[in-house]
Amino acid sequence: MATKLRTLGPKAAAALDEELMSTGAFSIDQLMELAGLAVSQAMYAISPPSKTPHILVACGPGNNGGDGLVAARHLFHFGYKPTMYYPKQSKNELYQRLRIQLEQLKVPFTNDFGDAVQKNDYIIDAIFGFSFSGEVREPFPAVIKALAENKKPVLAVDAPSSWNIESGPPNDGPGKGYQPAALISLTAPKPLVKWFKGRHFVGGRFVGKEIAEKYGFDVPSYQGSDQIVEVEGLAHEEITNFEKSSVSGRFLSRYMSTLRELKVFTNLERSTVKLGTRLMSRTASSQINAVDLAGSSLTQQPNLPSLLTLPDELQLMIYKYCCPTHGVLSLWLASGILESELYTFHPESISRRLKSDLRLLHICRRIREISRAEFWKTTTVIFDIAANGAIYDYRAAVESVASRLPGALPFCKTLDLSCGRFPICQLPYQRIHEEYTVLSANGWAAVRIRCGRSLGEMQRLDEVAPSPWRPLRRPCLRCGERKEVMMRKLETTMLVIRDEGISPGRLLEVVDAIL
Ligand SMILES: NC(=O)C1=CN([C@@H]2O[C@H](COP(=O)(O)OP(=O)(O)OC[C@H]3O[C@@H](n4cnc5c(N)ncnc54)[C@H](O)[C@@H]3O)[C@@H](O)[C@H]2O)[C@@H](O)CC1
Ligand SMILES: [K+]
Repeated sequence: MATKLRTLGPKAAAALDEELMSTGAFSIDQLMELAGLAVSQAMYAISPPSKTPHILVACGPGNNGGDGLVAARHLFHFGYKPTMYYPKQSKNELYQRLRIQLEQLKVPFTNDFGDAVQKNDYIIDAIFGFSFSGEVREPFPAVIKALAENKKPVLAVDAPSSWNIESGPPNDGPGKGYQPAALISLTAPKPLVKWFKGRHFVGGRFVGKEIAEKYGFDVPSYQGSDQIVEVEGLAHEEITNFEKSSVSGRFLSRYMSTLRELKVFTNLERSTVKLGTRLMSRTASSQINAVDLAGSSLTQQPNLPSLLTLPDELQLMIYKYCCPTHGVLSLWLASGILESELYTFHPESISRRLKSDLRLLHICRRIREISRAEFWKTTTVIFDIAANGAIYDYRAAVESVASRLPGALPFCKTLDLSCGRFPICQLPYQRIHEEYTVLSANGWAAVRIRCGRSLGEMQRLDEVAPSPWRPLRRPCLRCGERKEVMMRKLETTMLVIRDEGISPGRLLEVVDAIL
């Protein structure tokens, strides 16, 4: 679904619930059953039990928690093994019955949230919904903090718990930085979805158009017998449109003539970021934590790299473009080539085990259109550029690292390095192909050097140990003074799926087929 759905504020949402239960003649049990069923269907759509059997369902004291209790029962019958965390149990008879239903199915309840996070594959956040307000009170701060900081993917019910329903993610407190992989909005999205970056579903296939009109929200078009529909994230048709429009001559001439490239670019960038986020939420259980999508032109001109990592990894959330000029941008639009890489990237973790999924590799190879899917060894040179605001030409440092790497492809003579949207140093690329990709983030710059041969399956690096930080003294391009910049090196294994001509839509299909 490409259209943006209207949202429903907390007061309107509460009033709607009231109306459904009075004029609408629904009982709370019914509404909760429908909500919980929708949550369980969203979970299934994201990751079936064959992939992520163990689901931790965290339930809060209110109806949001009730949705979690219902969802767990459905998940059990779908073949998952749910575990419940329900620290503040309500005396209300409805919740008691929902709990007894789970106990009769021998669904375990735990008090140790941290331990349960470790033991489960996916977490459902049914702690607070649209009635949450103010600061998070006990016993939930530690739980919210664990949700924000843990490495397991989370599906949030109606709202990421601790987010303000109107104004989104908190600036501080335990929920700071909390960005779940997926969200299911019940009945209608709440205003906070504006800040949400993951896969987004809506559930609530029981409200008529009339009531939706009265409350000013949209009923999305549900398919088949589904209780849920995926919205806003890049749905397939949207990607296909994006792909079509980015290659069509008519599109090009239209935008060329009106010089609206920058706006178009922003849209493409947003789409790419959404695609990346979605890819990550689908690959979460295979421990691939980064996606790098790069469009390059037919003539190997500078491209549009976009690297995303899961928010728990250094908060590296990057979308960078190194082609701010009209000409280069148009070239990219004309080409429609997309390189895509899924890989593991753990810059800060020492000796962390990486399990790049071999199965992923094998399946990729079986898919005819993918001509190359292989492991590559990469070395990333990371600069801490936040420290003194200096602007450097990093080439020499990167070249010296590259010259000592066995099998590194001939290092090209020029590189582009930028921090976020701000160019640090910009030099023309000679070739974009193979040798390196430049990545950047707030306060960090990373130059990735890919080695010249792909690794055999058994040679993949399972341990990642970044070198210690080392100071470099380099003249600042801005003031000419020699200033210190910290540098370190990191070797990783990268799973590269690459094919000239693979479109974002096709890529998603491939990922679907794999997972
Ligand atoms: N329209 C729908 O589709 C339906 C939605 N339902 C669910 O009901 C939710 C709303 O339920 P409720 O109104 O019961 O409220 P919530 O479940 O959103 O949360 C309220 C509970 O959290 C506590 N709380 C609020 N702020 C807190 C804070 N800062 N620290 C600690 N505790 C806090 C409150 O004391 C209360 O117990 C929705 O978000 C949705 O998940 C369904 O169950 C019913 C139908
Ligand atoms: K929630």
